Amino acid sequence: MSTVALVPAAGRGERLGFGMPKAFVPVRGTALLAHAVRGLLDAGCVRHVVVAAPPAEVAATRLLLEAAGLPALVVAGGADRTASVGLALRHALQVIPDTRVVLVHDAARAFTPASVIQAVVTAVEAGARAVIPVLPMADTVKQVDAAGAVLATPDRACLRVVQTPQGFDAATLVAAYALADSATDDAGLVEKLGIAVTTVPGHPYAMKVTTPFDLAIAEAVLAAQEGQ
Ligand SMILES: Nc1ccn([C@@H]2O[C@H](COP(=O)(O)OP(=O)(O)OP(=O)(O)O)[C@@H](O)[C@H]2O)c(=O)n1
Ligand SMILES: C[C@](O)(CO)[C@H](O)COP(=O)(O)O
Repeated sequence: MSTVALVPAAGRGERLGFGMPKAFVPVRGTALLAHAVRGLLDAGCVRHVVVAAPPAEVAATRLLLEAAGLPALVVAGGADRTASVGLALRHALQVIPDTRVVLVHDAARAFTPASVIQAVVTAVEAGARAVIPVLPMADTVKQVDAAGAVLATPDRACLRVVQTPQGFDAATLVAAYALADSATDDAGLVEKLGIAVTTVPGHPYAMKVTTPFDLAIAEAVLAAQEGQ
């Protein structure tokens, strides 16, 4: 039985503004995607990686991963994150039929510690159908209307910031994607099936690189991980 990680990496990175897909943007000389795939493989609990690449960059993505010595399958991604994950999932099930646990991990969360990846896999192997890493909210959060007027202040003790990798038993993720619906994370689709989603502690280093500010933080995170 295999644990397979799907890596949606087909985004354009518009908010980062590098003029290239975000997955190719270097951090200390290595593309974000390569950092993300290496992190998954080095965690020791992921057997196969399937990357959803920008459709025009499939060959370039294969070359990038080969040059970095990272074994991964590469498929063309879709118009949004959900479509990219769906395409990678379909390919994984075709070529790795004994897939038992599926992780879905943003290329943009390239510095997620191995301990988080391992905790997610362990929880799914222990019987959870859907597992997500989360952090508590540091800020107060307001619900607002379209004009920005405050409607409510949710109790932040009940709120969590959600990271990846999110882990699923394969049948659960397949059922969620059969809904042909959309959500901002994969667990959101599982929730629509009424299936319980459980949480494990996330980590600040699993931050998503979205903006130039995040990229500066990522450089510091990698320097810390490399001990320099
Ligand atoms: N069509 C898409 C859009 C996003 N993603 C991936 O989903 C993850 C989270 O998306 P996000 O951080 O929003 O990336 P982008 O879509 O590239 O960002 P932007 O909205 O700034 O263009 C990223 O690893 C991104 O490559 C994807 O695989 N396919
Ligand atoms: C999946 C995710 O990273 C969890 O926080 C997030 O929802 C992705 O959102 P984005 O709009 O694709 O950046």
